[in-house]
Amino acid sequence: MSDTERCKSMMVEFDGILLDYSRQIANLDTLNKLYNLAEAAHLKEKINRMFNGERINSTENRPVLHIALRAPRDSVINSDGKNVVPDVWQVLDKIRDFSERVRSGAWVGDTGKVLKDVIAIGIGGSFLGPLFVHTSLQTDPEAIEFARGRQLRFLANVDPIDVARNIAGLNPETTLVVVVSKTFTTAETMLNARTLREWISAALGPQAVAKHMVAVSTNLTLVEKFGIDPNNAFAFWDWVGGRYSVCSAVGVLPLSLQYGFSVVEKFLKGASSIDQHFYSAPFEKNLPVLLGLLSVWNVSFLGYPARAILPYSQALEKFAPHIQQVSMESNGKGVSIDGVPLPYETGEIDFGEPGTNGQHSFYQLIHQGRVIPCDFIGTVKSQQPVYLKDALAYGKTAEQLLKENVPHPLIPHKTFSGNRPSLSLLLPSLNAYNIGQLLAIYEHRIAVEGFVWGINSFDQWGVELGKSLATQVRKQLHASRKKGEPVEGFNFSTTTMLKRYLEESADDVPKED
Ligand SMILES: O=P(O)(O)OC[C@H]1O[C@](O)(CO)[C@@H](O)[C@@H]1O
Repeated sequence: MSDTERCKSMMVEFDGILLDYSRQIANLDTLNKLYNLAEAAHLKEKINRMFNGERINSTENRPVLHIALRAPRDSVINSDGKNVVPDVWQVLDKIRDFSERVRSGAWVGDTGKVLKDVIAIGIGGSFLGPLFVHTSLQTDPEAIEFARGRQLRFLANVDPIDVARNIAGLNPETTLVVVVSKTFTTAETMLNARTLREWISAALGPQAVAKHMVAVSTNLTLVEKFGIDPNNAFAFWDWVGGRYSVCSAVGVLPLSLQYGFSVVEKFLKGASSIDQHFYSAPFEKNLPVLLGLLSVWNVSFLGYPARAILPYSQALEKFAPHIQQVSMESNGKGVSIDGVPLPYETGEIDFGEPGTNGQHSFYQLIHQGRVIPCDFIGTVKSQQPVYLKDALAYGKTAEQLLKENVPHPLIPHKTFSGNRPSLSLLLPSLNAYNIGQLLAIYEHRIAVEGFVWGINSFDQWGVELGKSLATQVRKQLHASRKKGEPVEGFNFSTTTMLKRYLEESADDVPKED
């Protein structure tokens, strides 16, 4: 088969997006084998079970329905016999109404000033997705118009530096704080929420919290306990995983405050378009399925554990950090969905940077060091060339270098072995709709990988363990500082570190842990 024929047979287009996977180390025979693998793994049935609202997140006994967050108002998606779409739209309508009131100045701060700045507090899935979409929209011509005079900032890190950076230059009188936490128990988020509550109260009095703080959570009881009026809370549901929550109020509220609901609705529509495609397109034309199967091929069959995500658009600079969480928290698992240790490794090590910055950073390793399958993401309108894929695929031979009169000792250094897998996704432009498409393509690709590997991509017991260990450490630090209790119950290494930290920070104790 000629290269042209090969390329033609390995390109798929849907809704303006072109996928070229001809630079993978795979041919049509490989693809056929992967379709057989998908069949053996019951991929189609698993996708159907997800869309039918079955409790496929079995270890948490929950359905996985982030697709319902962007479903058209008149669609029906049942979970336990109940259509969840009206609930989704009830919250979306509430967001539309609230964000319009804030943006128009109908809802003002405690001193009567318009709330033009928003700080969204959250971490992990309650932060990375909204940050990615915000960063992508920030330079979109339509979104710029809607955001004029407004600022949206994100506070995630518990390091006080992040608080200092977030409040720098902002006036509490004109700032609205959105506390975003699915559980409303995450230590980092709650500490930052208390800090900003204090920032508002100290400047304007405790009564101002009602006008300057709102929340997004599944746990409305804890929201109220924190002191936020439940009327100013925006709900979502336990069938939305944290890392899949950007299309819920988690992302839609802060983004609507900044850009207006009409722009955010386009983002939801883009994601919904891919949902329909994922559900109904045959595998050989199905973008997320093809991408997922090729990932499984690269990881499990070719043994390449990493993947570089390389958008040729600065606007997508926060895409790789978001996908890192979605992918690695979903598929970094050691046992099958039935709890049996896996005889193979799952998950990819995702990393990335926008090209061309990445080219001047880690591309050397990709060209001549380790083999890292690359996703090149381009946009037609940005006119950024996606030229590197051919350098990776074809390489450069010693013969070519000799013809170019390259001195002998330099030939090994200048030789590129080639045959390094990459693929390209070309988007027509990067507006809100396209950003929604891109998000959903990757979300579903990751689900495909997990379905084929036979794991539960929708739980995260590893990070849950980390959270409970962190709580144990926090309690110990508190008890030692406030009551002088000895450090107990940790291994030698941790005990040594905690003791050293307590000794060295004795003069520098924050009032609240
Ligand atoms: O939204 P919450 O409940 O504050 O949790 C934040 C994040 O913490 C995790 O549970 C673990 O890091 C993520 O899955 C989640 O997105």
